[in-house]
Amino acid sequence: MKLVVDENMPFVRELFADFGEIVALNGRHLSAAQVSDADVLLVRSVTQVNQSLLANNTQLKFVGSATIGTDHIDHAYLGSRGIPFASAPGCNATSVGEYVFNALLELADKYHADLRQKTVGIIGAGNTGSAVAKCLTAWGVKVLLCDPLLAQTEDPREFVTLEQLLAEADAISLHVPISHQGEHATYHLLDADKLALMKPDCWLVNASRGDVVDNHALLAKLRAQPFPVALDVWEGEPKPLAELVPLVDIATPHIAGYSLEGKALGTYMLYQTLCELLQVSPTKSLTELLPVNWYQTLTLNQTPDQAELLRLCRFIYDLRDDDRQFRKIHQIPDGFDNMRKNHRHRREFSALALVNADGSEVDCLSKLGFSGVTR
Ligand SMILES: NC(=O)c1ccc[n+]([C@@H]2O[C@H](COP(=O)([O-])OP(=O)(O)OC[C@H]3O[C@@H](n4cnc5c(N)ncnc54)[C@H](O)[C@@H]3O)[C@@H](O)[C@H]2O)c1
Ligand SMILES: O=C(O)[C@H](O)[C@H](O)COP(=O)(O)O
Repeated sequence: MKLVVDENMPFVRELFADFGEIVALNGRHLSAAQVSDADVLLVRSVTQVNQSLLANNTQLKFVGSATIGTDHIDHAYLGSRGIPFASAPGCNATSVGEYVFNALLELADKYHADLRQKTVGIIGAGNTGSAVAKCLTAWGVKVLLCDPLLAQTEDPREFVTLEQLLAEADAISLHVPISHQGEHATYHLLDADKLALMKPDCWLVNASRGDVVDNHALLAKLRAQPFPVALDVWEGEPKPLAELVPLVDIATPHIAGYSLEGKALGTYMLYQTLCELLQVSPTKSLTELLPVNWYQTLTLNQTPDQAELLRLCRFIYDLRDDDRQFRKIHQIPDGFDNMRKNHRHRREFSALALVNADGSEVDCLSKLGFSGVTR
C-alpha cells in the first residue's frame, strides 16, 4: 500500500509504517500527480482535497485529515466517489483552550487588568470553545456562551444570543467552524456592523478560522480606535493582511492547535480509523510515543495570583516567542508556512507535573489541567 502523508504530521511513520510505503510531502503544494497512485491520503488543513486533486486516482481507499476543521475537504466529491473520510474532532481542543487562556492572560498583563474581573464571551461552544471555558472557569472568570445550534439541543448549559454577548462581553473568543451558507453561516460573522456592537475596549481573540472576522473591517476599526486583539488565524493565509499585524497585540501563524499532544492525537485518531477500516487491531498506543512529563517543584500560594499563574503558563508555553517570530517572518515568502512547519511543539498543561513544595494541592491548577502532584 502507498500512503501519501503531509510532512507536518508527528508520529506518522511510527504509526503507519506497518501499512506500507510512506511518502511525506508538502501539504500546501500537493499535486494530482503526487497522489495519483496513493491508496491512503493523510492531510492537514492546508491541502484542498477535491476533484482537481483526486481525479487521476482510481485506487484511493481512505482520506484522513488530522485536524478538527474540515473546510478544506470536498465532502460531496468524496461521497460521490465512495471514498471513506475521517477527521479528528476535538484532537487539539485542549491546545486551543490553553492558547486562548494564555493569550487572555498576556492581554491582562499588558493592559494591567484582572482577568477575573472580566466577562468572556465564547462564540461556538463545541470542543475548543468548551476547552477555553474550562480554563476560564477554573480561574474564576465569568463566561458567556453563544451557540444557537447547541441552544436548540438538550445541552444543559445556558446560552445567550450573539447580540447579548456582544453587548455584555469584556472579551470575545471565537470557536466556530467556517461556513458560508444557512442561517448560522460564520463567514464574516464579525463584520463591520457586529464589530461596532462590541463594548468599547472589548478584547478580541480569534483562533478559529481567519475569515470568521472581516479582516478589513477589523483593520479599519483598529485604525480608528485601537483595542486589545490576539489573532492566530487570518484571512488569506498564508498571506495575512500585512497592515493588520502591527495593530494587534498577539499575532501567531495558526498554531493554537499545535501542542505536541494535540497534533499527535490527530495522527493517532486517523491510525485508529484506518485500523478499523482495514479490520486490524491497533498495536500502537499514543502514550508510549509521547515524551515523559516535566516535573517542577514550586512554592505556590494556595491560590496563585495572576502574575504567578502567568509565570507558570509561560514556563510551559511562552506565547510571546511565537508572536515575536511571527512579526519578523509574516511578509517573507513562505515565512508563514515555514514557521508552522518548524514550530517547536509545545506541551499542554497536563505535561507539567507540579510538586508544590509546601505539600498542598492547588485546586485551580488541577482544574486548569496541570498534573497535580503533592508530597
Ligand atoms: N487555530 C487552530 O489551530 C484551530 C485548531 C482547532 C480548530 N480550529 C477551528 O475551530 C473550529 C471549531 O472547533 P471545535 O473543535 O470547537 O468544533 P466543534 O464542532 O466542536 O464546535 C463548533 C461549535 O460552533 C457552533 N456554531 C456553528 N455556527 C455557529 C454560529 N453561527 N454561532 C455560534 N456558534 C456556532 C456549533 O454549533 C458547534 O457547537 C474548527 O472548525 C476549526 O476551524 C482552529
Ligand atoms: O482545524 C484544526 O484542527 C486546525 O486548524 C489545524 O490543526 C491547523 O493546523 P494544520 O492542519 O494547518 O497543520
